[in-house]
Amino acid sequence: MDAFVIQGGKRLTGTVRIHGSKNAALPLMAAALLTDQPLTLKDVPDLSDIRNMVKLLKSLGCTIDSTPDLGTTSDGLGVDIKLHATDPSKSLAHYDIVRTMRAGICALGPLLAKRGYAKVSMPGGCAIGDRPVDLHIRGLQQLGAKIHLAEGYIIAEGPNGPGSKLQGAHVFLGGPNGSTVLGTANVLSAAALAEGTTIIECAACEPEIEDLANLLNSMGAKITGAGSPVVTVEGVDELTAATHTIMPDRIEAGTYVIASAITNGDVILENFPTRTLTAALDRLRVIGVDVTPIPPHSSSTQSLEPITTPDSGTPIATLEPKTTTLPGLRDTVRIATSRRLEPAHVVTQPHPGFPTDLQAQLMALLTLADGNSVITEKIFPDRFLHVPELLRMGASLTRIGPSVMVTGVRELIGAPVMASDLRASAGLVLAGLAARGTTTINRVYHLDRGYQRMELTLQKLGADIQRVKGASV
Ligand SMILES: CC(=O)N[C@H]1[C@@H](OP(=O)(O)OP(=O)(O)OC[C@H]2O[C@@H](n3ccc(=O)[nH]c3=O)[C@H](O)[C@@H]2O)O[C@H](CO)[C@@H](O)[C@@H]1O
Ligand SMILES: C=C(OP(=O)(O)O)C(=O)O
Repeated sequence: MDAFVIQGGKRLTGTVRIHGSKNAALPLMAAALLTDQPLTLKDVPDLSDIRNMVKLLKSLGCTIDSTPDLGTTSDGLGVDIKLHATDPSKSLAHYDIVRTMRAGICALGPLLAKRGYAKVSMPGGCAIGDRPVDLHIRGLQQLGAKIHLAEGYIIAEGPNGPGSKLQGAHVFLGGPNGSTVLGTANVLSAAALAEGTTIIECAACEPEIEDLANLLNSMGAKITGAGSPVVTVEGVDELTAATHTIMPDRIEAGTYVIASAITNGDVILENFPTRTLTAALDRLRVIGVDVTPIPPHSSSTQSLEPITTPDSGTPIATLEPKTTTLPGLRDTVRIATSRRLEPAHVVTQPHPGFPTDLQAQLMALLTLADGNSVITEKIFPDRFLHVPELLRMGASLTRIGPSVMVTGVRELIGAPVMASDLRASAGLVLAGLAARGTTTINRVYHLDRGYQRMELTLQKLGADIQRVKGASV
């Protein structure tokens, strides 16, 4: 297993392009099962989860070509993948593949809708607390599917036996913690080929759902309202070929904003999905981190001098020139950070609230704020495996149920730590970038699930970070 070794204390500067989104790409790839025509996805990130989804789709009868080959990219650009479901006889999504990632369950809706039968292993994914699939199952049952569980598999067939068509219906996807993102993806994909109209209430509003609906519509589906809690789907008889560019990864984008902020850096991010990050950018602004759009006509490498206070010459947060460019999905932005980080109260919530997938990274930043912060996790109340590791680095954290009180410290100190899940690992990398001395992060395979060659990106920005191959250090 690889490890990262970081010598902290380097200020990050330079430009990085945000990759295509992992959490959008995975369900969009599974949509290839909905048609017997080819689907081309552009700017897919080159990640281990994507390689596992390729394996899964091949085992389900798809031929897959990628340019360049998956596993051969460095950082910056993704791959274009052509997926073609040519053998509809295979409907078993095996435990060996699905256990490696949560999004393996995205095969369920498309297989059931197109082939009328699916046997899909209960999924794996990050160990971030309970992750039931009851809402996926109830949602598909409301479309008439007959579903039972056996030996760790979800076995589903159409209302009138294997091969029969799902029926449009009123589907409610609300659970104890709000809606479900991948459950919405499953029901939406299945409803696209159902007979009649489906109305999904309490649908997840995450931007990745909008990206999926956009793809399905370009394949011939009739979906309106995606991105809101009520989505209407008029079923169609078939879906056809399409080409689609994956939206930028809002979580990777937020992580690199915090990487710049925690090192008091000066970083420009391209392909930045501003409008998907409103809540995160709001909290960051409170903390003292401004994300300023660079107008399209200016060069991304131009020098924007910070305004200085007249008396001391000390840089303050605001940068000139101000722009009126409307924030969009593929902006270029510059990160400016005050020297003093303010504390903040943060509650993770379904979109458009603050994303749980940025909670660990924000906690790393708040360990260095000037005062007490409180972070409350409302999606996965046990998603705090980074807390004991940050404590090893000198952070001051007190967990009380689903909340953590973060008392800012003057500095973090490098230490050997253990990555336990994807975003916890990202939080530890950020802490290591700011810490005094050496931080060794073991088990970075978690990071490779969600960040394309993170160490190369950070090296390019001036970080001292090395991947040590083969064994934990
Ligand atoms: C591959 C992918 O896109 N993963 C994301 C997706 O995961 P995923 O789609 O698995 O997460 P969900 O949106 O389903 O989970 C949200 C909440 O609903 C609960 N729940 C979920 C399903 C269900 O059947 N029953 C139920 O009670 C979960 O325990 C959790 O408390 O959304 C999460 C929440 O934004 C993110 O952290 C993950 O990064
Ligand atoms: C939790 C995540 O992924 P998954 O749902 O695949 O475990 C994540 O992307 O932060």
